[in-house]
Amino acid sequence: MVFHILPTALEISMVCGILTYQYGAKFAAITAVTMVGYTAFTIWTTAWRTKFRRQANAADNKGSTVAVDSLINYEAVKYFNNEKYEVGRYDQALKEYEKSSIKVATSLAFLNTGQNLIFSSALTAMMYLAADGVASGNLTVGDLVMVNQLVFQLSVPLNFLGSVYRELRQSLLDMETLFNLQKVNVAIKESPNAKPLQLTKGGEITFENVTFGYHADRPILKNLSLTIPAGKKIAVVGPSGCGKSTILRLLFRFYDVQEGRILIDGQDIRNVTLESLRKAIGVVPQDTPLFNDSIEHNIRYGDMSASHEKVIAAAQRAKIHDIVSSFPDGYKTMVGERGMMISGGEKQRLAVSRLILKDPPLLFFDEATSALDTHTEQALMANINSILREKARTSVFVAHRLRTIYDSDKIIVLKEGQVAESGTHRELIDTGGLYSELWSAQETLFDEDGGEREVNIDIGEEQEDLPLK
Ligand SMILES: Nc1ncnc2c1ncn2[C@@H]1O[C@H](COP(=O)(O)OP(=O)(O)OP(=O)(O)O)[C@@H](O)[C@H]1O
Repeated sequence: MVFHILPTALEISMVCGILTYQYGAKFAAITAVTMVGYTAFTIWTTAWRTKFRRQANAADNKGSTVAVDSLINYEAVKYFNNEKYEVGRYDQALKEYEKSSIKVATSLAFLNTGQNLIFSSALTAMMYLAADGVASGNLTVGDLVMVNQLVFQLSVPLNFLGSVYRELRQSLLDMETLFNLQKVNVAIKESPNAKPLQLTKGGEITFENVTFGYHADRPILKNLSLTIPAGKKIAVVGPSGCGKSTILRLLFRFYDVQEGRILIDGQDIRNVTLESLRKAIGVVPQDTPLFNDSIEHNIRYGDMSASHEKVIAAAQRAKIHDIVSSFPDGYKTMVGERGMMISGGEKQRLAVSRLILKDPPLLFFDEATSALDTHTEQALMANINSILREKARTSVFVAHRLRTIYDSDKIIVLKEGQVAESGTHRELIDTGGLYSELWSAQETLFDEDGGEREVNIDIGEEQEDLPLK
């Protein structure tokens, strides 16, 4: 770019110099006025056009967002017969884009017309002066041709500089969103002295007087203190929205606590490297994020270096191998965008397979089996339990269905961002508190729905009777 601009600028100065030196003050004055007028008009009009380009970019982004949003949520659109509404929304966004695009095009035409007008006026004035000079005998016909050529010689580089300036401004504007992204403050920063996490005690997690809220005026966790012992199976239960998943997000350092601290084996998680922290924690989230790729790829995502055999072994432990094998394309089956081509239960089991493949020391299951039928859930839980016992992993289960966690070493009941009670299933039932109420409510429901009261839950090698109140 610089190699083009420099010779162009040189060319303009030379032409102006020749016109001034060769043909006197009047030609010099017209040249100066043309240069100043052309530059000022180009800068002013380009600045004025900026808002139209910005509007067009915003309208284009809105159109894409509306289109992607309604396509991703196509099921909701169909369930509620809202095709017309979505078409209207998209149409509105396109209309706005059309309106601003027309403004961009017309303002560009205005810029080009103005530039041509300035240039043509200069050409006319100079030709008039040259013709006058020829008529009065001061200039020759050769001079007239020379002036004509010199003025044209001025137009090409002027046009070039004008378009370079315009394109530059436009490109910077198009990249504005990108630049704005860079200005966004990243809340989670690794401390300069961060050290890799050392699991010296096997992964004991401690929340010490933790206060946290997504918004300052709405605290979710209030002075929360709890300990998750190493190598134990812990359950966190409580009413919806009380902050169970928030505990995981804080542990994973998606957010930092506002007060208090979180320790893993005595190390404040703000003082350990993010990579080592996130490597140590495995999560099966509430909504399984899947890539629009094959089942095998999605399972392998837990460990990109895993062999095909390891992927199959993980799928077998997550109780999904038989189903996948029955698919016509087996492990090569594409799951579709966000996994829309497989069932909710299959998605959850894929997430569990991933976790088994990652094999982290700390495991977090956030409603990991909520979409499964009771039998598959029991079989999967038995496998998960046997892995936990075999490897003495620290595990945290968030669950609403208490039957899936009643056998935990410790159950923590959260209410309004604080620990309402904690203990084993038996201790909590004996206390007769919130857990006991939740348990009774679910048992009553189960009785009414299924009429079944005693269920054997296979938690590994031995079968345990579900303790009832
Ligand atoms: N990113 C966020 N920004 C703002 N508020 C949020 C965000 N994520 C969650 N919340 C709010 O924080 C509260 C706790 O959310 P959290 O997901 O921890 O609840 P939960 O106990 O896991 O609920 P559930 O059992 O329904 O999954 C909820 O009221 C929720 O609306």
